[in-house]
Amino acid sequence: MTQNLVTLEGVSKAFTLHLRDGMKISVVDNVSFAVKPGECVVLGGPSGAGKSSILKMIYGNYRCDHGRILVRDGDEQVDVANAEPRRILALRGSVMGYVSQFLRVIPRVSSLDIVAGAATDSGVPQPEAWARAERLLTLLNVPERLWSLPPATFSGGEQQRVNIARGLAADRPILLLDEPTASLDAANRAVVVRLIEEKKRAGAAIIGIFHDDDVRELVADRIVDVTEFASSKAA
Ligand SMILES: Nc1ncnc2c1ncn2[C@@H]1O[C@H](COP(=O)(O)OP(=O)(O)OP(=O)(O)O)[C@@H](O)[C@H]1O
Repeated sequence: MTQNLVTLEGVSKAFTLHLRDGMKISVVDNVSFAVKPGECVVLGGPSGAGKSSILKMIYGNYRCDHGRILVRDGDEQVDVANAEPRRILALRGSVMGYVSQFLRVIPRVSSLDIVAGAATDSGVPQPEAWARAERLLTLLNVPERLWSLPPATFSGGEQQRVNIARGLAADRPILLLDEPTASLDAANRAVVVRLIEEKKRAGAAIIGIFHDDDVRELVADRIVDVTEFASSKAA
């Protein structure tokens, strides 16, 4: 039987608003689903349903109040909900990647170095990392004249494409994609679909949020409707 790479069991999350006398806003309750290698699960549901919050809990950015978030690291299953920060950082280094629609980078590093560096950081050897970075930037239509420049002055779409190249350059078995195609044109959305399919064929487990129906239909093996886990908004 194929082992799940990510398993959520009874995950619940509420935010405490300290500026509102500690008022609690419950976002999701009892979230349970699992993702196998080579599978892409898309989180669906309206704005505010809690899709991004679920991705952030899996990545360990948001604390989970109840339940377990099991992430496979080789033979071990790590419960992100209860893991030490150091263990979560180690998972991010080798097991889990997160791609959002926003590029946050160290200033003055060239776009090519940002993308190749993401590959070397995850253990891809140097010549292969640079070849990968060049391939991804070419596929994503980032003009070669920009590769030696830091992306700070790039257009929004160019920055987003450098960000996707960086997020896909490594070989992590789990990928969390938070609207990576937002505001991309149709041609570049099609490239991202192709790259996601490549990752699936390579055995990655992908959990994504996509607002474009066409992208969602093409990449999703399963859609998990987050409204199923809605709880009354005031906890
Ligand atoms: N850090 C936070 N502090 C307080 N409330 C938050 C925080 N992050 C998210 N929320 C609230 O949790 C709810 C779910 O937000 P989330 O971003 O997960 O939704 P979403 O389904 O991803 O929405 P969208 O499709 O608009 O991105 C929203 O009501 C939001 O206001």
